[in-house]
Amino acid sequence: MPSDPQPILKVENLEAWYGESKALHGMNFDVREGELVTLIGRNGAGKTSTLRSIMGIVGNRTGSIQFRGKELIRKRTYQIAQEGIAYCPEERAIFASLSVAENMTLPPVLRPGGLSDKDLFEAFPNLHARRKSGGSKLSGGEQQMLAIARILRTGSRFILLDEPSEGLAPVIVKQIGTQILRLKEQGFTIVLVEQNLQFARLVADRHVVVENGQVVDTLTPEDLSADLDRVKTYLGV
Ligand SMILES: Nc1ncnc2c1ncn2[C@@H]1O[C@H](COP(=O)(O)OP(=O)(O)OP(=O)(O)O)[C@@H](O)[C@H]1O
Repeated sequence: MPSDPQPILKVENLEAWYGESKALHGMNFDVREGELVTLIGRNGAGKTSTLRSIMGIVGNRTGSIQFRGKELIRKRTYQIAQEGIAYCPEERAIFASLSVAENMTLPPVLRPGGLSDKDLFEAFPNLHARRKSGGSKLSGGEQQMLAIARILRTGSRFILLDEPSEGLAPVIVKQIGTQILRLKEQGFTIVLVEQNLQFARLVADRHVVVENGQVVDTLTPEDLSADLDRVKTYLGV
């Protein structure tokens, strides 16, 4: 468990809009240093919008997002990245015409403490084998590993991961789970959007349940195991 009980991310009354359409209706949750928190909930509940709002990439947002005591709600995306938050989007955003090595070195190193190329290739040996391959030639699993590796170079120690398991074979999901657990062991703080409960329960300290753009419950891994039916109701499965 994390040694520091103080939250490093505090989200309060967060509301967000895409044009006229309201996606978040007052999200409240926090994340402590070294914790791995999942956002779970059915499709359209507002999980991705929460990550996008933290990064400042929704149309409009109000409320409060405090990171290490600093208010982010009026900051621009590049300033939020500079504060030390990294975002790995669901669509992975790999540049198809660039090689693995080029994709990996694209984001700037923003602060000390980032993983070196050597560390990254050790952590993701598949990427080393494929380092000269174009982004368009990669499998879904390789793209996901590259999307994660790329943000670890930046030096950010707080990372937002959107459904890294989506569309991947179980054996690849397991590899990605191992890497995520390793990051946690190295002290990274992680917010993970995840629909795959088996995966989520393996890695998380806490599960925040999102429904209609609000937090409706917070579950420990024990709650999740003890009352799977309740959780399945939340997820609509
Ligand atoms: N770019 C967009 N423009 C307009 N509305 C959007 C946009 N993206 C999401 N929404 C709407 O915002 C709400 C929350 O969507 P969001 O993608 O955050 O949910 P989610 O919980 O991440 O679901 P999923 O797992 O399907 O991505 C939904 O009603 C969705 O239709």
